[in-house]
This record gives sequence, structure tokens and C-alpha cells, in this order.
Amino acid sequence: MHVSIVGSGYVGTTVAACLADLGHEVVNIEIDQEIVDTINAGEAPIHESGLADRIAEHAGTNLRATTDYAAVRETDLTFLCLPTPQAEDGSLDLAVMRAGSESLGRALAAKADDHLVVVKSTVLPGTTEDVVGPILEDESGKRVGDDLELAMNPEFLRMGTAVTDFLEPDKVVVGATSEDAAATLRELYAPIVDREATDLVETDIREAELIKYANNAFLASKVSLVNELGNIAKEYGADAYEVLEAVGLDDRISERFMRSGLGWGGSCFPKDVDALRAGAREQGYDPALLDAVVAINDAQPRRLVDSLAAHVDLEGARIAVLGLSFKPGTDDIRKSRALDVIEYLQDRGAAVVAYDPVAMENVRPKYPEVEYAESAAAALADADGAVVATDWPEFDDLAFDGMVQRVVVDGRRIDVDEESLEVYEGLTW
Ligand SMILES: NC(=O)C1=CN([C@@H]2O[C@H](COP(=O)(O)OP(=O)(O)OC[C@H]3O[C@@H](n4cnc5c(N)ncnc54)[C@H](O)[C@@H]3O)[C@@H](O)[C@H]2O)C=CC1
Ligand SMILES: O=C(O)[C@H]1O[C@H](OP(=O)(O)OP(=O)(O)OC[C@H]2O[C@@H](n3ccc(=O)[nH]c3=O)[C@H](O)[C@@H]2O)[C@H](O)[C@@H](O)[C@@H]1O
Repeated sequence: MHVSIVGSGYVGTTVAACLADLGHEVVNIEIDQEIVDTINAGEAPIHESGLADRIAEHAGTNLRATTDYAAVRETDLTFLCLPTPQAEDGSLDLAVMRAGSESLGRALAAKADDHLVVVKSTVLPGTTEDVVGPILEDESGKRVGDDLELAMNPEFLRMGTAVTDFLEPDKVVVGATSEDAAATLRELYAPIVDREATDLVETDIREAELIKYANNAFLASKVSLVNELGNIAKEYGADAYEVLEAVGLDDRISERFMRSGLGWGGSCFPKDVDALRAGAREQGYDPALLDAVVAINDAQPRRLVDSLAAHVDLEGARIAVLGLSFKPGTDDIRKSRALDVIEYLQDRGAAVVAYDPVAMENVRPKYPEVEYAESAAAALADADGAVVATDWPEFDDLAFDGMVQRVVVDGRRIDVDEESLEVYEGLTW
């Protein structure tokens, strides 16, 4: 099929390269000329395992990028993969979705044939039909249900494993206004949804929109619950990891997303949970549980610093922070818990020396006063204490002998030779 994809960030680029790999003719429409040039040169604009190879293979044949929305007219359907960030008050900011929908609608005005528009961005219920649809109708002169179809197809990929998550998902969710639209997406995704391990969920647009938020809210809540149980376990002197490993053996609960510690960050959980809370309030519902989920998450970095302060006088101390990215395998620092840890340490008078295998250059402009070390060992050298903020595999089995005081508080449960330390404390165990 001929597919256009508006927005070529994490999601749009991954979807484009993977659909090209499945044999479709794909064009990315992107306002950033540098991203367009990168893709057309056969290179990946973001780092994701398996992405560069796919772009190199398909660019110039069945994958290309352009800044010109006119390209949509040569395609059967368009995915909107535009950002849906948070406004100041935490609510969903649809400005980019509106602008992209206007440009798309204007380009579609000159297309004689019918067209299908699929929203892949994470948007609250009602956005596709009440915001995107009317803009497309106004700008294109087409009518939804006549020569324009709408669908909503949320994305569940994770950063770091985007390509395999897209090609081998647990589920593909399709909300559509018509059977024709659903049939088009079934055909597009045939190699994926025909896999035994992938469920195809066909539903209405409103449900598809909410499934994405419910999914992220569930996972964020699970981590916050695990963190609360971990905090309680620690008070009792029990090991939360042993407790939760046993709990996870119940297949109603599952052993995944059971790692307690510093909490969740990244570009999605925080913004999506906040957007859902704001949306719920707008609908007149008070989301008390989701408020608590956020409050628990926000408390963990301070708890980590308080735990360290119980062993080290932080005023004037040199403290190593190991890990800066919001999770291992990425240089993304958006809403990383490590940044809160740095701020709490600085508030208490500590000098921070940080190390991360890939994320330091992203943190440096934000915190120029922090010292950035070349390795974990260099960060630990002469430190009066250390905290672990990201569970990078290379932090397992570190040597701590260069520290002035061998005190480590671990927010992520790395593998540590406890005998080599004066104090080793887990945040939740
Ligand atoms: N990053 C992730 O892991 C996931 C993100 N999502 C959702 O997918 C959506 C997209 O997220 P990302 O890909 O992470 O965003 P992103 O910020 O990485 O990429 C968006 C791209 O759109 C481009 N753009 C902005 N305005 C444009 C316009 N008017 N026309 C054409 N291009 C334009 C930007 O230059 C940028 O390259 C969001 O709703 C997000 O919540 C969903 C699942 C996973
Ligand atoms: O909507 C999105 O953008 C995506 O958000 C998350 O993906 P991602 O943010 O890439 O990362 P995760 O692996 O889910 O981790 C999120 C955060 O939770 C933390 N986490 C995760 C699991 C766990 O057991 N404990 C824990 O603290 C991680 O350290 C990280 O800070 C979801 O897992 C994806 O399904 C979803 O598509």
C-alpha cells in the first residue's frame, strides 16, 4: 500500500521504516529539514536498535522523506505521528496536532480519491473525531464517512526496543469510523496481526484513544504500587524484590514491571498520566488513585537523598550520581528521576559528580555546575557517597575502593558486592 506518515520523530520514523520493511511504499512528511535529509541519505535520525539497517535498506526505493505535504496525495492513507505534549497545567496540548491536521487537510483538498487518516499520536477520547476530523473537513472539503475516513491506532512501542515492539507487539488496536477503514488497516498490518502472539483489537475511535491512556496509566500505577510496597517492605526490614518476585508468579499480576526503586520517568508516562488526570477533572471526575500514583512517584527521589543523608553529611560532600537517563538503553533524560536527585542533593549543599554512558551531553547544558566523569570509577573516586539512579548493566559489579566513604544508596537494584562497602542501602529493600 502507499502510506504517508506525518511527523518523523521516535514513532513516525520507526513506523515508516517498519512499514517499508513489510513491503509498503512509504513517505515521511516532516517539518525538520535535517531529519528529512538524514532519512533520504539512508540514515536514522534517532538511535533505535534495528532502525538504521532498515532505513539504509529502503531509503531511495520504498522509503523517502519530504517537507512537502503534497506527497500525501499519492498515498492511500496518512498516519499522524505528531507530538502531543503537556501544557503548563499538565493538560494535553493539541496545538501541533491542529497545525498538522490543517496542513494535511489543505493538501488533501487537491486529492480526487478518498483518503484514510489514522491518528497514531496519544490523544484523549474525542480528539480524533471532534478536533482532527472537523479540521480535515474544513481544510479539504471532504466529508468524514463519505470521501474521508478516520481511524485511531495507538502505539505501544518502548524507547530502546521500538522496532521489535512495533513488529512483534502483544496487540494492535484499531478504532475506526467504518468497516472499510478497519479493513484497510487489517491489510496494512497483515504480517503483524497474523502472528499468533499478536491480538488484533477492533473497536470504536473513543475506546482506542482511551486504551492507550489506560495502558500507560496501568503500567505507571503498577510501578508506583510496587514502590509503595517496597517502601513498606523496607520499614519491616523485608526484601521487596523477593516479595514481589513471589507476587509476580500469580499470572493475574505477572512478573513484569515489578522493579521498585526511584520511579518512572520518560517522555510518556508522566505526560500521559497528567493528561488523563486533567481530562478526568474536566469531565467532572476526581482521579484520586492517579493523583496518588504521581505523588508516590514524585516522593522517591527525595527518599533516596534522605536515605543517603542518614549516612553522609551532605553539606559540602562530594556525591557521585550513577546514571542520568530515564531508563537504561537510551540517552533520553526527559522527566528522568536522576535530575530530581541531582537537585535535592544540591539543595542540601552537596557537590555532584555524575556519570552516564550516553546521556551526559544532554544533561550538561541544564546543570553546567555538575562535574561529569569519564567513567563510573572516575565518578566514584574521592566521593563521600554515591547513589544509583539508572540501572545500566555496566554498573553491575563495580569496584568502590576509590571512595572516601564507601556509602552507596541504590535506587535501581544493581548487582553489588556488599562486602566491599561500608554502607549499602537499597531505596526499597
Ligand atoms: N516516543 C515514544 O516512545 C512513544 C510516543 N507515543 C506518542 O506518539 C506521538 C509522537 O511521539 P514522538 O514520536 O515521541 O514525538 P517526537 O517529538 O519524537 O516526533 C514528532 C515529530 O513531528 C515533527 N513535527 C512537528 N510538527 C510538525 C508538522 N506540523 N508537520 C510535520 N511534522 C511535524 C517534529 O519535528 C518531530 O520530528 C505522541 O503523541 C506520543 O505520546 C506513543 C508511543 C510511544
Ligand atoms: O507511551 C509511550 O511512549 C510508551 O511508554 C512506555 O515506554 P517507555 O517510556 O519507553 O519506557 P518503559 O520501559 O515503560 O519505562 C518507563 C519508566 O518506568 C520505569 N520502570 C519500569 C519498569 C519497572 O519495573 N520499574 C520502573 O521503575 C523505568 O525506569 C522508566 O523510568 C510504555 O512501556 C510503552 O508501552 C509506551 O508506548
